[in-house]
Amino acid sequence: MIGNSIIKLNNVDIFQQKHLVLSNVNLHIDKGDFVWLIGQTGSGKSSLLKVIYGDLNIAAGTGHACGYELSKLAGKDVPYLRRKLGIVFQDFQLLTDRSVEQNLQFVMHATGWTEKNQIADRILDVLEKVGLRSKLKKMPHELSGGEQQRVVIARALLNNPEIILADEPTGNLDPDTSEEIVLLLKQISQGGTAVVVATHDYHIIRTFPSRIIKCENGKVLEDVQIA
Ligand SMILES: Nc1ncnc2c1ncn2[C@@H]1O[C@H](COP(=O)(O)OP(=O)(O)OP(=O)(O)O)[C@@H](O)[C@H]1O
Repeated sequence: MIGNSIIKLNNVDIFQQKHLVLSNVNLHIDKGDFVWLIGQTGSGKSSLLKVIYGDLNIAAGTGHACGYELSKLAGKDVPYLRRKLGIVFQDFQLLTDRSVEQNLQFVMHATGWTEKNQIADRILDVLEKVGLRSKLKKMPHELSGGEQQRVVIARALLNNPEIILADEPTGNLDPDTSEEIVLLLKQISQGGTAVVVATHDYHIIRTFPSRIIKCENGKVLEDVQIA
């Protein structure tokens, strides 16, 4: 982290193969910010998130994410960058053949935790944060969609990230459950972890007004208003 700055992009160009998806991107996200990310399908939201989590290199410009210089990011740095980021994406779902506890243990072992008591304590800690301490031994199919999404958020919190990136985290949930999940993400941001939520759901944005950034016509617009 540089001061309170978690993400800073200066005049960044983002390509997918030879296609310039977003040009001259300027973006800053600070500690504890809650930011909505909107834009039509194909406008570049996922590409922007990929740059932040080190899955796509920047072609021009400069920037940093969680203390890593993105223009100099090497393959070996990516796992360390990822530990500072919590990712809540549709395609990072729970392992269906393992309990809640085993799902969380799996990530902890993969990210270097070895001490049994510390692992057990941290798991209870993150489950407490998402209100699911009693579901430790449950299998994913024994949980509702909203509860599964809470476990995914708990998993994202394990390594105490500086920022959570959530791509359509309410896409499969009913309106009430969606509001609960956004409320939880808001609480997390109030605790100091920045949160970015990509969504097409303008209703939920209106319910929880916050800063909005938008991908449109190859640009990232900061501080957008919606009707
Ligand atoms: N791996 C890839 N190779 C080539 N082009 C890609 C790749 N991934 C995305 N693109 C292209 O880059 C552009 C931006 O895609 P991106 O997935 O970032 O949009 P998005 O705003 O996240 O869309 P959605 O809302 O559908 O998730 C699109 O034109 C897409 O076709």
